[in-house]
Amino acid sequence: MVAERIDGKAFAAGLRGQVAQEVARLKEEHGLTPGLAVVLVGEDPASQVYVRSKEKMTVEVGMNSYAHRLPADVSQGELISLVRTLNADRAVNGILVQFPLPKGLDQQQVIETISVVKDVDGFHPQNAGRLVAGMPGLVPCTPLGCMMLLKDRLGDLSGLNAVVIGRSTIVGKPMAQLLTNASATVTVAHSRTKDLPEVVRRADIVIAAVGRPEMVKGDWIKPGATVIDVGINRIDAPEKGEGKTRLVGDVDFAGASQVAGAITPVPGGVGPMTIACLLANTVTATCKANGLPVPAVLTA
Ligand SMILES: Nc1nc(=O)c2c([nH]1)NC[C@@H]1CN(c3ccc(C(=O)N[C@@H](CCC(=O)O)C(=O)O)cc3)C=[N+]21
Repeated sequence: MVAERIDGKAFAAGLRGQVAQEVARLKEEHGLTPGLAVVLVGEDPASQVYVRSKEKMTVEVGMNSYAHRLPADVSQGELISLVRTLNADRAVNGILVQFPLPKGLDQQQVIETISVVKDVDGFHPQNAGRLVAGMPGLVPCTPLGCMMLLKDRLGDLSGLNAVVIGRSTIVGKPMAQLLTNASATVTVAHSRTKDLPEVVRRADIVIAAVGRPEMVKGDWIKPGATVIDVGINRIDAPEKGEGKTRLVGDVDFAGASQVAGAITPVPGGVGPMTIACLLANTVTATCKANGLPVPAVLTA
């Protein structure tokens, strides 16, 4: 059996199209233009690429993009003060501070300073708590994107066995929560899990979010399972020439493709969904801020 390749890039393009429609409708019917502020501290080259891509897509769907660049040696106080200014700015509906922050800056304090209703990353503890409590809130972009791909392929997830490998606050934990809320039977595995291959073999749904290149092997996968690879790891690729690199996920794609029913590639899988969901969350935040219903296509 050769797995179906889940085209996250195409799905994300479709979602951005729906976001663009909602943005146009907000403009026409309510005179609102959603605004997303993106804050980049320092000059990490990978972060610069991601942030530019976010800003470009923000404008493409018809929203306002507010770019803020701060030097790596900015003080915690200045960064917090920028976040407070954005919290108070009525044109700004969503705030994203790109992580990781340069050494010496306190990421957690930044997260807690962002207004809960503008927290389009869904990282604020109050949004995390809302997800657990089953209350409406902003859901972290990567798990939201994974959920959309799963529901598109599988429909109802109730009763399915899901394994989430990784327990981070930005992916693993919210992912497990979303799956639980969708009535899947969820196991959260991590670096201390005993006999991980056996645990993964029971899963109809595998979410790999550990950050270890190609760690999940083909013979761990239950035949026909749906595999969502969240990992984005840059590894050396001497076969492409000296000093060249390539992106791989946390799953051995070639091996898993022989067994799984469907699998997301890296690149072109979850990554593009993360950015599309950031835009979707910005529309969600705009609707909520104005007492308007949140369009169902933007949620999971
Ligand atoms: N506050 C904050 N929010 C984030 O959501 C956030 C962040 N900080 N810091 C960094 C990570 C990483 N991240 C990615 C988004 C899209 C791709 C993506 O589109 N990747 C492409 C390939 C990109 C390439 O070729 O390098 C793909 O997988 O197809 C990757 C990574 C968001 N992050």
